[in-house]
Amino acid sequence: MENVIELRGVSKALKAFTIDNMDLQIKQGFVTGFIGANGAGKSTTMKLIMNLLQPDNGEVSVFGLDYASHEKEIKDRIGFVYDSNIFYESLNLKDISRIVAPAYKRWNHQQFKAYVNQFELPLNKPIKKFSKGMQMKASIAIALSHDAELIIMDEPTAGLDPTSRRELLDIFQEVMVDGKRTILFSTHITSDLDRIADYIVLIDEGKILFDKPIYELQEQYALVKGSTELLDPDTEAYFIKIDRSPNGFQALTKDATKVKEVFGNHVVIEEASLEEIMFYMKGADSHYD
Ligand SMILES: Nc1ncnc2c1ncn2[C@@H]1O[C@H](COP(=O)(O)OP(=O)(O)OP(=O)(O)O)[C@@H](O)[C@H]1O
Repeated sequence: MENVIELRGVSKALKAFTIDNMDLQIKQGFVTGFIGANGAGKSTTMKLIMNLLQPDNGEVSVFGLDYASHEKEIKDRIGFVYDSNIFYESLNLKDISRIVAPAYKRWNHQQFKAYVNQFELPLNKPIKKFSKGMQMKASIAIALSHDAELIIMDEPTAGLDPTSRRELLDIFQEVMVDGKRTILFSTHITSDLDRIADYIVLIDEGKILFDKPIYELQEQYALVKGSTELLDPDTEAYFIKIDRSPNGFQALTKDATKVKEVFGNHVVIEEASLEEIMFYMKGADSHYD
C-alpha cells in the first residue's frame, strides 16, 4: 500500500466555506506537513480524513479501507491529535489512560508512562488545570501509545515552548525509524517542516495547490529578482506570481533551472523558503504544478 490516505473527488460545503472535488494522497512511511493560511481548510480536511465530518460527495479511504464498513479498525490504527482538548476536563491522566486503554487493541501502558515522564506531566492533576502546552503533550502521549501506524496531528507544536517543540520533533523522528509509520501534521511553524517533513501539501481556500516532496520544492522553486524590462507575456509565463515595484520585480518560479537558462545573469535567483512559497502561492490556481 503506497498511499495510506486517499481522498478522491471529495466535496464538502460548510456555511461559508467549501472543499470542492479534492484529491489527496498521503504516502505511507513518510512525514507529510500540511500547510496553508488561517481558514484554508486544514482542520476541515483532517476531520474528513478522521470521519468526524462526512463528505457530501467523493470517497475517503484510509489504509485502503472505507469508513462505512471499517470505522473501528481504521480508528484503532490511527493516533489523532486534535487542536483542542477533547478529553473530559475534570479527569486526570491516570483516569484517562484507564478509559482510553480498552478502546485500543495495542495500548502500551509502559510507552504511555515513558512519554508522561519525558513530558513531565502530572498523572493526578485534572486536565483542566494543565497549561495549553501540557494538554497538547498529553494528547500526543496518548496518540503515540497504541502503536498507531498513522499519526494525524492538527497543529501539534502550537503552544509549545521552543525546547518542547524540538523535543517533540525528535520524538516524531524516532517513531518514524522503523519505516512503517506515517505522520500527517498541520503547522504554521514552517521551520518544523524543514527539520522533519518529507512531503508538503499546501492548501488554499479549500483547494490543494500542491503536494510535493520537500526536496523538490527546495530544488525547483526560487525567488527571482530583476528589472521589469525583462518581463513580457512570454517571460512572465515562467513565474507563479510577480510583485512589481519601481525598483524592479520579485517573483516566485517553480522552474529555477529554466529561469537561469533564459535570464542568465540578468536576474538574481535566491532559494525560496516555505513561507515565501506560501505567500506567493496564495490565490494561485489549484494544482499549479
Ligand atoms: N463546523 C463548521 N461550520 C461552518 N464553517 C466551518 C466549520 N468548521 C470550519 N468552518 C469554516 O471552514 C473554513 C476552514 O476552516 P479550517 O478550520 O478547516 O481552517 P484551517 O486551515 O485549519 O485554519 P487555521 O490555520 O486557522 O486553524 C473557515 O472559514 C471556517 O470558518
